[in-house]
Amino acid sequence: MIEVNGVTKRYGERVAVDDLSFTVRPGAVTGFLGPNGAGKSTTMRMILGLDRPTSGDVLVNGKHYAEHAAPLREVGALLEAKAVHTGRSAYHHLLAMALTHGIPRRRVEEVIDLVGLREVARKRVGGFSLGMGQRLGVAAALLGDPATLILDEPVNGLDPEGVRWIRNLLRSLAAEGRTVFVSSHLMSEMALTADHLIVIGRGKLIASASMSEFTAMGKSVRVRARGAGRLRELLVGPGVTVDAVEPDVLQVHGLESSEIGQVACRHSIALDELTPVTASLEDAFMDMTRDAVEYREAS
Ligand SMILES: Nc1ncnc2c1ncn2[C@@H]1O[C@H](COP(=O)(O)OP(=O)(O)OP(=O)(O)O)[C@@H](O)[C@H]1O
Repeated sequence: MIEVNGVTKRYGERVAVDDLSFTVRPGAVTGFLGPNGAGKSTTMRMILGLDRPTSGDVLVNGKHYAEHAAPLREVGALLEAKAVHTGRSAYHHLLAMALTHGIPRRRVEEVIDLVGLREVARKRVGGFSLGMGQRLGVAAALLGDPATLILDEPVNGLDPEGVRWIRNLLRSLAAEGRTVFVSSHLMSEMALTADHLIVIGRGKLIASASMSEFTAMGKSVRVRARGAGRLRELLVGPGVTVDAVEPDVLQVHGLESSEIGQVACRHSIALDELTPVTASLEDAFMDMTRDAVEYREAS
């Protein structure tokens, strides 16, 4: 469990994270989404105690990261993919980590098999491809058999086979009851991996919702009617928004097409069109973060 409570992080004048609060629960993959510069990496660094909040508080499994007696056994992390420039083999890299954290040698063997690096385990890490480097990073994150995993953009630069591998791994780790928190700026990837999504923009929380709630958010009904103005007044209510998108055309969020049809019928408003529309998650994400995008192409 990760609890972020009212966290703000300033770098000089720049507010990277702005009064952010959310909870990441065990037994699920939680996607952490936002456009470039939204504050995802900064938030993850604060969870891991690598950066200190200007104000607010971050707890992992009920404590600050640094208060855990054996943090590697509580939280495993894969931060931004960087080539590990080392003359050591993958095996010795992991063994050195294990020995300094009181983790038994056999766990090194286990994680090497788990991430599929057995064949190259004795090769120098310096010669690893990006994909092999990512697998090694995941092996290091899993070394302490942690209850919580934090991964910053784990699929960056991976080929389709690597992407699928990470996806299946994250899902199986969550199914074991672990807390899995993974950042991405790609909604399409998260749609296939995550159960819950936290979306931020310019350091602020935009949404925290289950994948099915997100899918529902993208649903609307397009209605064409000559009495559109009157119909609009009849439809608007709690949880229902109605936008006039063209003369005589409404976009209704929060009602099924059958409900709209019944209202129109009761008030003798003839409908020329009644079409359920499902926006892709990608569209829903773009809509939500439109105002939070730092750099946009001039259109
Ligand atoms: N050490 C730092 N000093 C000054 N500004 C920083 C520092 N680290 C991050 N920032 C700024 O804080 C904001 C948030 O950055 P962060 O890297 O956390 O975003 P992000 O969501 O991870 O972005 P990306 O998807 O591009 O990795 C950015 O505007 C960034 O320029």
